[in-house]
Amino acid sequence: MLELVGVTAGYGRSMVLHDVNLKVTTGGGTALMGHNGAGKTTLLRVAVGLLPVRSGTVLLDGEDVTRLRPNARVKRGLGYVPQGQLCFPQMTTLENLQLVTGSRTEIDEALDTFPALTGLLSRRAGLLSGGQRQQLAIARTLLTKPRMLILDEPTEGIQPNVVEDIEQVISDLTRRGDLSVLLVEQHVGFALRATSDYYVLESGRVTASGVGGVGAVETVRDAMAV
Ligand SMILES: Nc1ncnc2c1ncn2[C@@H]1O[C@H](COP(=O)(O)OP(=O)(O)OP(=O)(O)O)[C@@H](O)[C@H]1O
Repeated sequence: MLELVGVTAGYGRSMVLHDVNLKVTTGGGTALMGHNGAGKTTLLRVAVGLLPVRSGTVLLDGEDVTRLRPNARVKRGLGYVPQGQLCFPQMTTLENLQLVTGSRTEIDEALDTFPALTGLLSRRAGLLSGGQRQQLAIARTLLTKPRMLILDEPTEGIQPNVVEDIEQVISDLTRRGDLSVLLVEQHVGFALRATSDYYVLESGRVTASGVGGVGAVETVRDAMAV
């Protein structure tokens, strides 16, 4: 479980997040939505430990991790997939996965969730499509066995015809009982289908939150239109 309590944070003297409260529990997944520049990535950077808070607290499974570095948070079960389908382009798909574990059994287990990658293990990651690279980035993070997974706009820059593959992967992940998922996503319909509750962030403040599902699409769109 991840919890932000009264978090204010930003860059230099300019604060981007203002007194943000957010809770991500196991089961169902939580979507974080908001316009460009609302502060979503900044919030994730605070959660991961890449950006210090000005005030407030970050809790991971009830433990105060506010002052812990990112690697210490990873050791406590935090997994982060940043924007941009990051991987090592000169290395093969398999080599990218082997950066996390040498166990072929673990890699094969992880690939169960990503059938699109199984036939591409010897292909250089730089030659994969954006959608395949995104799946590789998620698979690699899952190999660290996180209990809390944070995904920053996983469908951004993905060709529309393969967005569905990514959506399927994420929907499967949010339905796993052993994983909490925080999903930052611009596609409101998909984000609400894939998760069970949501937050809307505007100008660094939570302006709406609640139980998600497709029934919440209009509420979220209204909240984002303000
Ligand atoms: N490294 C930085 N230094 C200074 N300001 C920054 C930095 N990164 C982001 N910002 C500013 O913080 C604000 C929030 O940016 P952030 O990237 O968190 O928003 P976002 O909701 O993730 O937007 P997007 O959907 O475009 O990724 C913006 O005004 C942005 O210009």
